[in-house]
Amino acid sequence: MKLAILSRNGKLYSTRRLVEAARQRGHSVRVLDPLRCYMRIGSQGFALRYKGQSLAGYGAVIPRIGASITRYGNAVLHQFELMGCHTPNPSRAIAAARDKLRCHQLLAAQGIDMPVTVFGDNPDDTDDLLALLGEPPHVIKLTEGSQGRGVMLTEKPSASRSVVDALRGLYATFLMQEFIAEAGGSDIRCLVVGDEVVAAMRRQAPEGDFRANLHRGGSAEAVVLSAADAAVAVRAAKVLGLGVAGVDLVPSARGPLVLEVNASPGLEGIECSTGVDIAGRIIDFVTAEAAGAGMQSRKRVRRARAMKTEPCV
Ligand SMILES: Nc1ncnc2c1ncn2[C@@H]1O[C@H](COP(=O)(O)OP(=O)(O)OP(=O)(O)O)[C@@H](O)[C@H]1O
Ligand SMILES: [Mg+2]
Ligand SMILES: [Mg+2]
Repeated sequence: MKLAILSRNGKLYSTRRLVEAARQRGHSVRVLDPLRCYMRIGSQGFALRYKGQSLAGYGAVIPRIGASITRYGNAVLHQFELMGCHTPNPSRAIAAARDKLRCHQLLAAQGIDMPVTVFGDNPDDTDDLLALLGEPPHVIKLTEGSQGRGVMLTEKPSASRSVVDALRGLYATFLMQEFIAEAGGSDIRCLVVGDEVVAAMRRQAPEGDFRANLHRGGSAEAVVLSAADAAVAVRAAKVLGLGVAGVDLVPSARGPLVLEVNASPGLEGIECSTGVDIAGRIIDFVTAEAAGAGMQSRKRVRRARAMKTEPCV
């Protein structure tokens, strides 16, 4: 199958591993920088081009779109989708996952448990908002942060208030959460591919921090998930519509809580700590889904033809 990986840098570990796994399995694969993809859109048809050439004939596209280019990268991915190309993570799902607020709303609506979360815009409402949240410590997060950046812990109401004031002054969008102290600075990253958690690692924050992210100096070890934890992770990915996702769980007194669902989870830390060929699992999943899309894919081709575009399949 002819595969495309949307990634800004072919040298990144996750991109390299996906290319390697695809080639090992006999697929042809090309890394496309989403910022070099450009489009002509019109009601009579589409054109999607890359460095002067038409992009066509791809059986599936695997998005690895960084947080800094979510909007443009998603527009490119959407174009592939409109042209009938299969993707495990559709642009709509990526947009929902990138926005922690929207992600929490969607998960909560399906009864998936998470830390109590509040958000509000007007400074006049801050006291009531903090009352809704309950006693500190509080975790305050930028809605579009990643790698633990923009995740803060406040121990007193006055600290929460001043962080909120500062963020409002910067026109940042954020949310506030109850701090799950029982987690003890650890979380569990579950790598979901389709209906399965293919690998999981427990991450532990370094001394003096509460954030377990490896980018913040956390350490990781492979962990065997309980069936209940695995089911929560798979459900969370499904609620968002992601075929491939990194779901962060924190253990709590009331059971596993979903912290967030990542649409482009890094593979390096989790492949190295678990030894699982996650890239291979992703390629197998994506190509099987793309090939097995059968009727659906034929329908997409017909629709694409009706719109005078070059179908990707
Ligand atoms: N409510 C909370 N209670 C306790 N710890 C938390 C809470 N929220 C976040 N943390 C800790 O902070 C870390 C970073 O938070 P979160 O996963 O929401 O941010 P992120 O920047 O999107 O991270 P990622 O790199 O995984 O995308 C978590 O892995 C967890 O260790
Ligand atoms: Mg995240
Ligand atoms: Mg996280």
